[in-house]
Amino acid sequence: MLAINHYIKNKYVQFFVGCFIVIGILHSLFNELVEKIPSFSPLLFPMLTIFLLVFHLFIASFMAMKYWCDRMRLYLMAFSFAFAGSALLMVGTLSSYPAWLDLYQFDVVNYNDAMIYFTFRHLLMAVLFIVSAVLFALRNRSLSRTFHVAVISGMFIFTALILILAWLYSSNSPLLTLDLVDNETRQYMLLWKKPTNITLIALWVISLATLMSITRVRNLFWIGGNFLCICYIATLAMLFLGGHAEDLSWYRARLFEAVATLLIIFVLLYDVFNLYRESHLKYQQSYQNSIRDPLTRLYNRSYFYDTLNHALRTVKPTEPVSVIVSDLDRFKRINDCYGHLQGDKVLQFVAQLLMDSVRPQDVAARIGGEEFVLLLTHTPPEAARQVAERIRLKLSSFDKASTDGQLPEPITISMGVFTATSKISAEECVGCADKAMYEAKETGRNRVVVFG
Ligand SMILES: Nc1nc2c(ncn2[C@@H]2O[C@H](COP(=O)(O)OP(=O)(O)OP(=O)(O)O)[C@@H](O)[C@H]2O)c(=O)[nH]1
Repeated sequence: MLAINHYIKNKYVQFFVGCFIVIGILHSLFNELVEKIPSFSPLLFPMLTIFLLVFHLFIASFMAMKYWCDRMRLYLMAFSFAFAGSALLMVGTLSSYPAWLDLYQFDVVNYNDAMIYFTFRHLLMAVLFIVSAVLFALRNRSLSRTFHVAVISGMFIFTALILILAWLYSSNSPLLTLDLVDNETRQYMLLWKKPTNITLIALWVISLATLMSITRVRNLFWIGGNFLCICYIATLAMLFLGGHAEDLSWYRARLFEAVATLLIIFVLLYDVFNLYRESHLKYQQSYQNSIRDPLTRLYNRSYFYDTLNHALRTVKPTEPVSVIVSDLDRFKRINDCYGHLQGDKVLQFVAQLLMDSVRPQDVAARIGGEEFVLLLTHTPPEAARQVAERIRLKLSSFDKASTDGQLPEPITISMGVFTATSKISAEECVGCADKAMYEAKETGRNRVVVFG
């Protein structure tokens, strides 16, 4: 328990030190930039807002899709609403900057409206971040469908309410008013400077504390979420200290938010990469399982016949295809004397020997109980006979001691070789090699017979 607490404490310390360093670097980079470019283009702020808007929409859709996959991780929907709501409120922010649309209205900016949308955006996101942390704590409980629907509906209503309120308070509606910035002097009003700003900072601190205590910065995803909280706290603190609505702090705020958002996007892309890798791996595994024999891991009968059929399509005298059918001699005796498990070990040993004795482009398969087959492309009869002979001799050279008991006694194999040089069916091809193998059995076993 103590060790776990120590580990978590260490993680928290590492996280805060990391954030401090990253924010410090961004801060100095921004200062460098300000020195080089003393006044920013009036288009820059709305452009950065558009970037953020698109990023937030992307995150919102991704989280919703991820939730939709298994409909288990309800906390993803809280993030989805937070980012979707944020993106929509940024549309409001953009409408306060007609400069980016209208070539002749560079100076027309409704700072108060921009501030209203900004305030409601932070309110919405901080609250939904807290909700997501709480839902994350419930992730292992079996929550009913009704609960999911109720929570999602609740979050939808909350998001819609914030959007409507922001719109009503903005200059778009005469119904409600909220004075946060004086549009003439561009000075923050007392309401923003003190209660609103402090409330938002406090909300983000609660959000960060909840997120950290519940998720314990366990992975990159939550590191991204917590880092975003810290960026927002730093942003609001800077705005608290800054004086003018068009102060450089706003550009710094956008930079912080853009970096934190990019981190979350990177986490999501990494997630997709991992998912792709895992599913590819699983596909590979299940594909291999479908073409291989479970006991020996050699190819199975159907894969062998498919490959042979394919190889026989292009067979000609200059490109012959050889098939070697092999059958262990008196294998029944091994099973009877040493048991089936030992018999299986013998089969695995022989399979490995066959696999090691052919080229990578050849196919070694198990097509029956103790019957194996090799498919050798571009191999004339003599070369195939030599391969079979080499395997036969190698197998007969092993005994119990040299195989660490995998062979309980020396074992031999009978092999039949057939080489196709013109069009022939796969069944006929194996039939001919089989006949040669039976001839080897009948003439004393432990030998190689070439068909014909
Ligand atoms: N341990 C084990 N034995 C198997 C497996 N599949 C088939 N067998 C056994 O393999 C033996 C095959 O025996 P037979 O076909 O009669 O031939 P044999 O004893 O090898 O004799 P010859 O082929 O005439 O030399 C049978 O006893 C089967 O039970 C398996 O997956 N594992």
